Amino acid sequence: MTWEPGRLDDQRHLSEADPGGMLLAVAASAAHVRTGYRTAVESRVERVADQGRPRAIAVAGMGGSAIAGDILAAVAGNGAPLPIVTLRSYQLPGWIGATDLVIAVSGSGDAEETLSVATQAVRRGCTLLAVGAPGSQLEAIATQASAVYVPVPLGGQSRANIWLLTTPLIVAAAALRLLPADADLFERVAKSLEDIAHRCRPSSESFINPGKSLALDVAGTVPMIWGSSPVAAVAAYRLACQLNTNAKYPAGYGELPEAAHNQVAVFDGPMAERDIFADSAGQTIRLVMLRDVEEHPQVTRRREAALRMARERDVPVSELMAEGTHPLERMAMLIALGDYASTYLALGYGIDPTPVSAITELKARISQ
Ligand SMILES: O=P(O)(O)OC[C@H]1O[C@@H](O)[C@@H](O)[C@@H](O)[C@@H]1O
Repeated sequence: MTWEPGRLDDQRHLSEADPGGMLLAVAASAAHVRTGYRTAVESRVERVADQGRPRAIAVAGMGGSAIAGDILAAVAGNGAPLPIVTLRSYQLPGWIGATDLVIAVSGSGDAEETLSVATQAVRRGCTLLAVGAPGSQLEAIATQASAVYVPVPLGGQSRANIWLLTTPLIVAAAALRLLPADADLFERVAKSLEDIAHRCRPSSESFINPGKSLALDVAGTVPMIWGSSPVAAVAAYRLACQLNTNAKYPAGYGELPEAAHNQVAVFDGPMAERDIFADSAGQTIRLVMLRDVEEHPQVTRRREAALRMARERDVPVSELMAEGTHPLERMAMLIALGDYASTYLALGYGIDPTPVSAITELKARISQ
């Protein structure tokens, strides 16, 4: 697998190397927000508020489905009057009971960890909301329990349908009055996703295409992706996961202020050392900073100081700034840029972004 930057502006290569249509799936994000909103309203998601507000919300899911829980928590924000946690495991924690809302999210509707947690939630008498493919095992569990089910029409893998899976959770949170979110907001988010899809379209060349530019920055480095707010940190984690799954590429992720207490030390380590005698620059880390308008003032100072320190040490830096008034708009924008960058990185290496054969192999090994 060799990195060939010219591939990013070769239209034939971009379509031939992407038979699963990952670029098309990313471009469909705006449509996914609109469909996700419509499906949530048609499924009468607001019924989760019938019993009043729960004591806590736990979102169960794995991989490209679980990130919906992280997005919900970050968008609801620090002022949320109840805890919102994401569960990525087989077991429902002991503290969750009948006064809590469990939201099970599974694109396929068949992830065994998520089914296990949903079943335990029903047994414990929790309110259950489930989101996933129509006709799935998850739908059967929800229907049996008379729980609200949102059947989202997924094309392809969960990670390529993030907004179909996430939008119903935001609609539910708005019904619980945890955040302001109405049809206008979802339309604004969809419009901003359309704008990014236009700027990052395959025919837009690398020097003006922010998705291709970030792929060019990351290629050949191990990116350390930091977010400077809870919203930006979720986008940073998503980018790391998308680099893993789309480009089969390693990535580290961190959130300020925490990253300033550990990962910053890497600036002085062997992976950051410039060796002028080596064939390549001899430097393999890159700091990718995802910025948000809503930063704690001390985090702003830490971010600025960390960026200065990186530059003083010749550690390459990429910065992306979120735009938008509502945190959902800023989240969507950062995620879309990262989705494009990870897909273009795959295509620049000549890797098909869609299949994840190592994940499939691991699942097959444990099913024997
Ligand atoms: O998203 P569901 O279908 O619940 O599956 C959970 C996760 O399983 C993993 O092995 C991957 O395939 C992820 O992309 C997926 O999101």
